[in-house]
Amino acid sequence: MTPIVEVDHLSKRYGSGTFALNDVSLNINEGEILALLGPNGAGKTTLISTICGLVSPSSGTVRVGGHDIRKDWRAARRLIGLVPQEIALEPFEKVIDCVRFTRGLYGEAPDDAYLEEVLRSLALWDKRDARTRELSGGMKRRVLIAKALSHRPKVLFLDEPTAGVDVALRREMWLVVDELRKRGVTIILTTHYLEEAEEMADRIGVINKGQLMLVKPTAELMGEFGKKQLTVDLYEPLSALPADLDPEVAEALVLSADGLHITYSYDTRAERTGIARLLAGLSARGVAVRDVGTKESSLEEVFMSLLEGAE
Ligand SMILES: Nc1ncnc2c1ncn2[C@@H]1O[C@H](COP(=O)(O)OP(=O)(O)OP(=O)(O)O)[C@@H](O)[C@H]1O
Repeated sequence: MTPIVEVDHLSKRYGSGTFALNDVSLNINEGEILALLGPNGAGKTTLISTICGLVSPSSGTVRVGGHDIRKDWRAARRLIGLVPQEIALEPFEKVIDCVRFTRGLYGEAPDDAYLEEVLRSLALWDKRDARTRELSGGMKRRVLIAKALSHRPKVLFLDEPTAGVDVALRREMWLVVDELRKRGVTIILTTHYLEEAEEMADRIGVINKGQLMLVKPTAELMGEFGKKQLTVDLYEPLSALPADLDPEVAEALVLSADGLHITYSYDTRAERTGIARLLAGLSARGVAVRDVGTKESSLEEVFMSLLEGAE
């Protein structure tokens, strides 16, 4: 299958001299949801703006649906919908009118049946006659998505869809993306949050300082980094870990220098985490446990270890 988006050795150097993208290559398949994860200034917006034809590349090529975004920009752009970071809506315009207007801007013939389908899928149909200023923040964001979908694009770009929104709205946005996924829309979104990328994306790309450091299926990435730690505090210090513990568990154990704490790293997704085996094993060997606690490697830590590891 030919990828719907093909990014080949793309670099962007702004006039200011900033290298915002440095030799990025990436293919995105039809129907896929890809999250671009990276800290502030990593180059995420520049990457999607370049694919959308809003920023011209310094070198490299981008093809959307097989169309070069520079040589064949009209055909390429027709396939793209972009939801920008900032909410900019005409406050007195009705929801339905602003979606119709955007469709018209693309030179598409009116198709109210399709727009109804889009508004219904975004739970906005009941609000079609509301003026945009009467909507909540979450609804406004959904209107932006409806506008971006108004010309039936094949690829939708969401630039930080949950920047500055509360937890409830964030979850609402995840549901919206899930709904779009079911309709087969290819989605590329940017985010600062690994949790969000994990929730929504089939694949995660990590971008830092203009470089795409890795792109992996979400499950694979989370399997590598989504670990949790169990800390076992002891009454009496151990000089060494018991030698005959279950080997699978034993290899993930670390004894602290003072011999009073055992740390066990385990995968929360594993069918059997090994916690019961560890505690039973310690008890059977007469090791008295004072307290236990668990700690999830915070998403920020995971993210930092990803960046550090890649560097
Ligand atoms: N129009 C511009 N002119 C000059 N430099 C720019 C321009 N736009 C972005 N940059 C620079 O390019 C780099 C990448 O910025 P970009 O906005 O793509 O990052 P980002 O990953 O989207 O960041 P954020 O998460 O903060 O939105 C930054 O150093 C930024 O200052």
